[in-house]
Amino acid sequence: MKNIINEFLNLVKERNGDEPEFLQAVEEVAETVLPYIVKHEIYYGKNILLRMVEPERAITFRVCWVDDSGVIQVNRGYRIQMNSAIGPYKGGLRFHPTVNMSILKFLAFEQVFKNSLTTLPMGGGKGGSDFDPKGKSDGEIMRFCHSFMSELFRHIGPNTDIPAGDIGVGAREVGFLFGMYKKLKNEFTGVLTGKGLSWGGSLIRPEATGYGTVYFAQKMLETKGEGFNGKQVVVSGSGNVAQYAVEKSIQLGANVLTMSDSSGYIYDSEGINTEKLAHIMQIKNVKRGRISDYLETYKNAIFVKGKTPWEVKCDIALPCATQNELTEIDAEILLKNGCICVSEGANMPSTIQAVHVFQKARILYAPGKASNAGGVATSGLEMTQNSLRFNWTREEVDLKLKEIMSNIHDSCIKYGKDEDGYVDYVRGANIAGFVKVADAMLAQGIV
Ligand SMILES: NC(=O)C1=CN([C@@H]2O[C@H](COP(=O)(O)OP(=O)(O)OC[C@H]3O[C@@H](n4cnc5c(N)ncnc54)[C@H](O)[C@@H]3O)[C@@H](O)[C@H]2O)C=CC1
Ligand SMILES: O=C(O)CCC(=O)C(=O)O
Repeated sequence: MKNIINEFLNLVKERNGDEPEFLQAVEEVAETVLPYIVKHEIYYGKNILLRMVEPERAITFRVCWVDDSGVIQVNRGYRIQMNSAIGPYKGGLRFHPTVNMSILKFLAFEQVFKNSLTTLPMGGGKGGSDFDPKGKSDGEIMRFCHSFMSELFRHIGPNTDIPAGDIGVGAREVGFLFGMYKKLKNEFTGVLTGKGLSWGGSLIRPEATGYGTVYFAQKMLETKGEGFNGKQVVVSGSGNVAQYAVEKSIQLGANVLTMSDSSGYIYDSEGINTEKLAHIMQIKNVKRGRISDYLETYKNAIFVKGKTPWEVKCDIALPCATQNELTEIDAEILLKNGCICVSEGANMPSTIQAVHVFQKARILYAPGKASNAGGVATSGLEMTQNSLRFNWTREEVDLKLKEIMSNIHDSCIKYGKDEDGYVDYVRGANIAGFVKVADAMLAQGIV
C-alpha cells in the first residue's frame, strides 16, 4: 500500500512541486482514501483521486486600485474552481499577503471534501488575493473589493460559483463585493454568502463556523461521556471563527484561557467571560487593533509575544487561526498537559506530523474539514433561503446547523471506526467526503 501512496504522491509532486501546502493537503487525503479505493472495485483503476487533485479551472487576474495617497496599487486575484461534481463551486475568499496558488489550491481541495460532508449540494472552490487589509482605510478596502469583483463577476454566479468570506474577508468586504456584482450584472441574486441580514444574509452565518466547531467537539466528547462544562479551553486566533468558538464554549460552561493573533497570545487565568469577549470583538472588529490591546483593560492577563497558545495546560484545544499553526512539538506538549480533545476551527491548522501524534495517542482529534464545516453548511442554508425568498429564524438555523454537525460526526464514525472502537476522524471525514463526490463523478462520465 505504501508504494501505491508514494507513487501517487510523486506524480502529484511532479506537477505541483512548488506548492507545499497543497501537497500536504493531498498527502493527508491520499493516506486514507487510496487504501479505501484499492479495496473497492467501483473506484479502483479509474484515476479518480488524480482527477480530484486537478482543479477544473484556476483563474488568476490583475487587480488595480488607487490607495488613499493616490498611488496605483497592483495585486493578484485568484479563483480556484476545484470540483463541481455535486453542485456549484462554493468556498470563501481570502485576502492576506501570503495568498498564492499553493494555499488556495489546498483550501479548495479541502473544501471539496468538507462541502460533500455537509450533505448539501455544493462543489468546492476557493479564491482570494495577496492584498493585505491590515491598516487599510474603509475607502481603500472598498476600492480594492470593487476592482476585484470587476473581474471575478464574469466567472461566478448563483448557479456556477458562490464565494464567501475567509481570512481578511468579513461582512464589510462581502458587502462591497456584492455591491459591484449587482451593479455589473443588474441582478439581485444569492451570488455570495455571508451577506448582511437586510440584503439576503442568514441569521447564525457569522457564528456558524465557531459554533459548529464546538458542536462537533461536543459530539466527540459525548462518545467518552464528557462535555464542555468545567473544562479548560485554549483557543488560537481572534477573528470570526475564534470569537464564536469562544462564545459557544463559554455558553457551555467552559473556562476559555487564551486567544491570539499573528503577534502572540493572551492568557487570562481567570477565564475570558462574555464581557471580556465583547471587548475583544470591539478591539478586533471595530478598532481593528491587536490582541495585546486586551491588557490595557484586563491587567491581570499576560501577553506572550510571538508564540502560539499550545503551551498552556488545557483539556480542549480549538485551533482557529491559520494553517500549520500547531506543530508536532505543540501536539506533544498538549498531550503531556492532559489535552483530551482537539477540534479544528481553522483549515489544516495542524501539521501532518502533529496529526500523526494525535492519532497515535488516540485522543479525540477532528480535522477542520469535518469540524469547521458548519460555516459553509450555513452558507448552504443561506443559499436555500435566498432561493426560497424566505428567512428562517435564529433557532431554526441553529437547529439545522446542529443537525448537520451531528450528521458529519455520524459519517466520520461510519467510515473511521476501528475494530477496537477508536474513531479515526481523519479517515472517516476523508472517505465519507470522497465517496459522495467520486460517485457523482463516475455517474457523470469522464469530463
Ligand atoms: N470564516 C469562515 O466561515 C471559515 C473560516 N475557516 C478558517 O478559519 C480560520 C480563521 O478564519 P477567520 O476567523 O474567518 O478569519 P479572520 O480574518 O476573521 O481571522 C483570522 C484570524 O487568524 C489570525 N491569524 C492570521 N494569520 C495568523 C498567523 N500567521 N499567526 C497567528 N494568527 C494568525 C488573525 O489574527 C485572526 O485572529 C482560517 O483558517 C479559515 O480558513 C474555516 C471555515 C469557515
Ligand atoms: O461559507 C463559505 O462558502 C466558505 C467557508 C469557507 O471558506 C471554508 O469552509 O473554509
